[in-house]
Amino acid sequence: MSIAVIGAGKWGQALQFALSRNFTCKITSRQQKSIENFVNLEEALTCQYLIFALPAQVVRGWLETHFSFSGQKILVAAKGIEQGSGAFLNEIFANFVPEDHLSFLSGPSFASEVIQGLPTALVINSTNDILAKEFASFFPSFIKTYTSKDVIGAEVCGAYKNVLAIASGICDGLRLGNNARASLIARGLVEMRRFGKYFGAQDETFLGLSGAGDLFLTASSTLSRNYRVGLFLAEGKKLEDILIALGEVAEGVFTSAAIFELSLKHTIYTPIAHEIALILKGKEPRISVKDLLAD
Ligand SMILES: NC(=O)c1ccc[n+]([C@@H]2O[C@H](COP(=O)([O-])OP(=O)(O)OC[C@H]3O[C@@H](n4cnc5c(N)ncnc54)[C@H](O)[C@@H]3O)[C@@H](O)[C@H]2O)c1
Ligand SMILES: O=P(O)(O)OC[C@H](O)CO
Repeated sequence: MSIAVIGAGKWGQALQFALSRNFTCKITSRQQKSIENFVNLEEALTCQYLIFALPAQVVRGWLETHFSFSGQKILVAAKGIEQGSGAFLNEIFANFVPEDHLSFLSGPSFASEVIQGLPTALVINSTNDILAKEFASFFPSFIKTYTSKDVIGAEVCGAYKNVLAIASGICDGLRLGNNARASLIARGLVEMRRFGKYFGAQDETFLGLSGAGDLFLTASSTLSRNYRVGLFLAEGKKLEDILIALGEVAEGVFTSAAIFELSLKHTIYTPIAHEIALILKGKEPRISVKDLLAD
């Protein structure tokens, strides 16, 4: 069995750490890094199993430039919707990989905790149940794995919760209180369910690890990059400066624009994501709060 992680950022390295408990797990990235079992891209691409831990916004370009399908089984670990096209990752990957070779990872998973071997529970989502079970079996005992066929549900949850985490960071940054944050998260869950149902997601996904699990985690911790973006926006910092200081990807910034466009196109009521998209374009957060309360 050969397995490789594509992308050696925070999440790629944490996944390689976890999968190395039971197997030799290779890793590659565009810059050479001194990590055990780091290999060049050509070698990584010969592996039977590939895990993609690249930011959602670069996935299409990366696949076009580097990837040619030769039977590899894929687990996509990114969480986001492509800005501009509004494409979900499963739609992008479908241009390059047959559906029965594709699976998607979801659930509460701060890389900084996974890389310490702290426990969590994750979901492998695939229309191919055998593939999902195969990937699920690779994870070490400190990660409990479940499988699901609700690919679009898991994708919407993983992407949408990043936008809601920005909202939650803004709420806390403005010191609106615990009641406000709980209200925001609860209404956010309703909103992301409404959005997901439009695209065919199953109800139970929103109440499980991929939905409520990952949302509660990300929207209530400074370990979340997206939540921290919200905190800094509330302090009046410029988005450009926040992202430079962060130095890592905050997918919610791009996903909020994608949700904004998709919601307008399909007439889906998404007030929180709508306000976050406007705040990221310069709207004053306190005015957004007033508008949300009045809506
Ligand atoms: N960090 C986490 O806790 C975590 C957990 C679950 C899911 N994710 C998701 O995983 C994805 C990656 O996140 P991360 O935390 O590893 O981000 P990161 O910012 O730590 O790392 C991103 C990596 O992608 C590489 N990269 C960027 N543009 C590239 C390009 N054009 N070609 C090749 N490589 C490129 C960077 O060099 C970097 O190594 C995101 O979608 C994120 O939402 C992250
Ligand atoms: O740090 P964030 O906000 O990108 O969140 C990381 C993970 O998605 C949490 O499950």
